[in-house]
Amino acid sequence: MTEGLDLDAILTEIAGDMAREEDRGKVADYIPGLAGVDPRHFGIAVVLADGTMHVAGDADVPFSIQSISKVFALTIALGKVGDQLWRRVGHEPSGSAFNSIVQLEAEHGIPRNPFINAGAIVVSDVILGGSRPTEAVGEILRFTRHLASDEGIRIDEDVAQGEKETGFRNMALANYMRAFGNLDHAAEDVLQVYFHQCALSMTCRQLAMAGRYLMAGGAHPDTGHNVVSALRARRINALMMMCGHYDGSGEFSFRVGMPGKSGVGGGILAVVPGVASLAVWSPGLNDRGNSQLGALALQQLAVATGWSVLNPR
Ligand SMILES: NC(=O)CC[C@H](N)C(=O)O
Repeated sequence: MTEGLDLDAILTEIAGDMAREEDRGKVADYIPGLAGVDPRHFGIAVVLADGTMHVAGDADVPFSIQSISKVFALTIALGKVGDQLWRRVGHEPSGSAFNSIVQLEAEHGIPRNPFINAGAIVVSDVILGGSRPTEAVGEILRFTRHLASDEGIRIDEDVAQGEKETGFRNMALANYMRAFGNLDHAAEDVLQVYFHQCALSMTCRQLAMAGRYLMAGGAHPDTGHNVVSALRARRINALMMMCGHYDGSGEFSFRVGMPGKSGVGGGILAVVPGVASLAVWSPGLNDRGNSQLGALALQQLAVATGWSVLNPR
């Protein structure tokens, strides 16, 4: 899948094309720490199964990974409670916005999947598991550093604080689920964990590195040990494919054909199992809260490389 490809040339061309795009979407402004990010940024990083890294554009500029952290948090929670998790959160696409509350009443406080906010808040509750919020945040940070083999990854406290001050909807989701008995801890404590995981600040290079276990059947390429089983990695990829872009998941699949997870910071993590782990960043979002140029760049990459889980190998 990679022989004969000049990936550096492909990525440079994509970065050049994206720099010329005028319709860049709109930077998320409902989180104070994100509103001021320059929409002209564009970065892309691709790490291959053999460990080689290819980058273009602002691949070394840190950005707020926001909901991409839901992939890593889900991985931790599955490690803690295994398939019991699926009693508290579903694995179906929602077809609604990432922060929607509408399904929760009809579905008795059980969120559709772990990648919408309600589902991720349940996942945070599982990770909290009786410890203090700061301990749970530390666990998520250490885990993410371990995945990327990079101790330089940080949490942006200003972004976390800004979300706390403006996160009324997330507070509503948490309290609503608590009323259904689907939250074990106080909403404030669970959201402290959730807001801090969303405030993880990473570069495209670090994010692509962190996604390697999903490319490698659950194994950590640097240690050879399994982060998760091959079956669990496949299921996380399935969830990314079906639910990773909220009500834009069908569109992303249609255009790109890779499991992918977006965040309102403008990042996307995408995986081609056995082939590559990819990260792209462009802060402007489309009307569903997904990176506008991020998806376009991945679409261009999928055409240039033939990479898609939906193509014959
Ligand atoms: N889609 C996202 O990235 C949303 C995450 C953001 N922290 C929120 O809760 O609203």
